[in-house]
Amino acid sequence: MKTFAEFDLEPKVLQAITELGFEEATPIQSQSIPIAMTGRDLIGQAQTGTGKTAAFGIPLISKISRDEEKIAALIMTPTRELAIQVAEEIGKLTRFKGLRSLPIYGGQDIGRQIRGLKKKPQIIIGTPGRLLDHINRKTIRLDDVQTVVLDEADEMLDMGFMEDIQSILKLVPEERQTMLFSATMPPNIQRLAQQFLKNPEHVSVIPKQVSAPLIDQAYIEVPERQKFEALSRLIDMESPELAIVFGRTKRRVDELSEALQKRGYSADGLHGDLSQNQRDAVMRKFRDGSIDVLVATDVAARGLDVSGVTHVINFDLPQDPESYVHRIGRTGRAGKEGSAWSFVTPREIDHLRLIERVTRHRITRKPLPTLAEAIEGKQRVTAERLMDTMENGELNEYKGIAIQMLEQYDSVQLLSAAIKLLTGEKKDSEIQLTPEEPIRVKRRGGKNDIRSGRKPSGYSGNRGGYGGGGGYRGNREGGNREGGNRGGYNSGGYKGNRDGYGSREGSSYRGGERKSQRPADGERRTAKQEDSFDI
Ligand SMILES: Nc1ncnc2c1ncn2[C@@H]1O[C@H](COP(=O)(O)OP(=O)(O)OP(=O)(O)O)[C@@H](O)[C@H]1O
Ligand SMILES: [Mg+2]
Repeated sequence: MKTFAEFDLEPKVLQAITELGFEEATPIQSQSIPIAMTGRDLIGQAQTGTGKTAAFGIPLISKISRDEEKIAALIMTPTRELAIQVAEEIGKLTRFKGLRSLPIYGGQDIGRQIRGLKKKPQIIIGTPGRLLDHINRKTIRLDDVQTVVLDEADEMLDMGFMEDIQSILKLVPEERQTMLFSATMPPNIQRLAQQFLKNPEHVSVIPKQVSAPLIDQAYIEVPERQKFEALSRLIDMESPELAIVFGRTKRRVDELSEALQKRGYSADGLHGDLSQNQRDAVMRKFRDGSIDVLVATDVAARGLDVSGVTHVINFDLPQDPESYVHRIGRTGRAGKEGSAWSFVTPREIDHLRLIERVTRHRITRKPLPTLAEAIEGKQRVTAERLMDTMENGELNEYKGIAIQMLEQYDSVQLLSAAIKLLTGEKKDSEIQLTPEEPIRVKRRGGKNDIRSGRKPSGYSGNRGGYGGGGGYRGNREGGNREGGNRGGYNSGGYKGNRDGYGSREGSSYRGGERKSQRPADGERRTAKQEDSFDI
């Protein structure tokens, strides 16, 4: 492990790193920072929660002078929440150096952004759609940009931002440094890298398994209609500090967060149809702990870093294995432990096996929590609250009545009654969720084909795939996007049609449609997608 002092950083940057509490550099930081400081292009891959933001942030800010009045660095992220979060981290890193950075994302008042731009920020962190709006309005000029970072580049491509990214990159001077970072590196990224990076150095810190080792992974087999009961029992049993529950669709998220609230949990929902103000408010509440369950679509799957997230629950399995890795990576961050639970309907077991194969990690089967376990969990939390109050509370005012009652009643009876009262009766309101169709693996070819995919052409070695051993070498884009198989792990084995998974929409994703509609920034694109898998 290296300390940051070994990187030849200027004192003001070092001071900011110390202030953030970073003592040692994480492996991706140790490897990337020295290379990035030389100005070379870089492709960085490391597990979720291992400090990729600072891995590109530190070299990026080191290159910029405080007196610079033009935009010198551009960071692109797939979602608005991520733009805000990365901007905050960059803000902390530049605290003492005094650089100016600004997040630019859809949904926020453009006038406000224009006012921010007038202050001549040197670093812009934005989502592609809104960035392009500013470029077209000439409120952002990229003529002096020296560093470009694509964070979660694969997700940006999946969201259909390829053309926007291309348009933006064409406006940045060729003489620049380009860095691309992600936890997963599906092959479509290689195409983008070939097009826009110059002789990039690959830095990958990927152990045998793709997901972070500090995450305990389990699944519960449960029929669709029992999922909600399973969720409330699981939350009771585990009593998470903070939990993120992922649902497949926006409707699902709305229904789930409402149902959880009805049952007395402090939960709220996050998805792409909410106004930006609503999204910001929900994230704020989750970050400060005034809600402890965040129900979200995949809009929250990538990059989000909220400390104290102890549990990720996949109420619905994600469409693809990469998404699984990113979702569960919202816990087990920065050296902390976390648990990930997935609900799997009997018809989705094959899909779970696919996730296991691709991530090279066995997911342990656990039984549905029993009512007794749920009750026990709630009682444990109540007991902990009682002890906390005992240790920290000003209790003198209560002692008189306590002594009186103890003289009259048995102490065990009395305390039991207090615990019962504090635990609270569960409000057993009838909950009806609209059922979701199971996700199914569509197979073509032999059953082991996932391991025998062909190498993406023009790319040597298996660096871009998962892990080092060539297990997953699917061509995610399927090489056949126009034909409609957008998400095919096109290595012969698994040809999932991401948009449709068969019955829902068929293979309806066509290039033409995509071109005709520019998306709302930070959202998924086509009208068809809006109906179902839009996040
Ligand atoms: N060297 C370090 N020491 C301690 N904590 C660190 C260090 N570097 C980063 N962190 C903290 O670790 C957390 C995760 O970092 P970050 O969000 O950059 O991870 P990531 O690798 O980008 O994850 P993801 O793949 O989910 O985007 C952050 O809270 C960050 O402040
Ligand atoms: Mg990140």
